[in-house]
Amino acid sequence: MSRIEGFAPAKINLTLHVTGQRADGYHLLDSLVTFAPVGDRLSVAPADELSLGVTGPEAAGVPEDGSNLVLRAARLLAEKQDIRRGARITLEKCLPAASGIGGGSSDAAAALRLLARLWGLDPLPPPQSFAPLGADVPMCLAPVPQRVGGIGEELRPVTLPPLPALLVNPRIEVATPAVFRALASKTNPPMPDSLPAFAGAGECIDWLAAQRNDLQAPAIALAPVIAELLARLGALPGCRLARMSGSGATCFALFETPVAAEAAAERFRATYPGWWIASGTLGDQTQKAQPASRA
Ligand SMILES: C[C@@](CO)(OP(=O)(O)O)[C@H](O)COP(=O)(O)OP(=O)(O)OC[C@H]1O[C@@H](n2ccc(N)nc2=O)[C@H](O)[C@@H]1O
Ligand SMILES: Nc1ncnc2c1ncn2[C@@H]1O[C@H](COP(=O)(O)OP(=O)(O)O)[C@@H](O)[C@H]1O
Repeated sequence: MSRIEGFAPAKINLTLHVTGQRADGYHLLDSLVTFAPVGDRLSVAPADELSLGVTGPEAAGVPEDGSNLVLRAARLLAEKQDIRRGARITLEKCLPAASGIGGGSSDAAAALRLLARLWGLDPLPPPQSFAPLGADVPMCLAPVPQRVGGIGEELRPVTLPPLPALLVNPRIEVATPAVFRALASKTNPPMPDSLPAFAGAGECIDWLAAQRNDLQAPAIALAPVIAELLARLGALPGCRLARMSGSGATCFALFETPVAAEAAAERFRATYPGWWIASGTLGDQTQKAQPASRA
């Protein structure tokens, strides 16, 4: 086997209810998560040692050493499965780092899918066993719409209609621990027990609009530009909901059609050339994330 390529889609928290806090400080979440068709690209090739090279338009500032989540994931997998081989890993960063769309966690998950193929490990250990890499890693292992509980380890797949979206990062970094610390109430209501069966994007967006991202207000307190961005997204023609993902600062706008989402992206690109802007339909990215062998 020469080289295997894979894709690490952006994770989007459509909702993020913070429902409590554990004794160790971690927060309990009730979050509806989905994935975007935009993301990072990885490849793995056989080698005696583990190594990582980082390239791509968003590579600046992303660690290339052992602190990169890709290498941490590879080491943890090798240790768990008693693997004595290495891998030459490349990571092409297209997602902005530290921006609430789980780039590092999705990279780690993609590396695990690729290394499982390279090292002949099928199946992978359960998602929860990769929680030591970060609360977001288990939910990224299968890039499907899911309702996430606990601190990120309770995963329940859900059915959502495809959701056309615009994603925008205004090029400011907000640190996840600081946002959680700035959250005034740690005990907030969860989402309703069960999700309705949505007839289409419009119905789903109406329901989402009645839910929350509890980290949005504390993130805005730390970085007021997020409120401005949300107001501008909300004013776009056809925008049905504008909300922040994760601990920010990336925000998403939802539309009923891909044409409306793409038109909004073009308008934003012309107005904010320095910002990170992407559009696409949110949903199951399993097929796109499937590892593929290359000669
Ligand atoms: C907020 C979320 C929502 O999906 O996404 P991002 O904004 O990172 O994308 C995640 O819970 C982030 O997951 P991740 O970034 O992997 O978190 P970790 O590395 O485990 O933790 C970083 C820090 O966030 C806080 N943290 C994280 C998760 C959680 N359930 N409670 C917390 O309090 C803790 O302060 C922790 O020290
Ligand atoms: N593969 C990676 N890609 C991006 N950041 C990484 C990676 N590995 C480690 N990091 C570190 O993890 C931090 C969080 O990055 P990321 O997962 O993109 O953010 P978020 O948790 O907000 O979605 C960054 O500040 C970066 O230093």
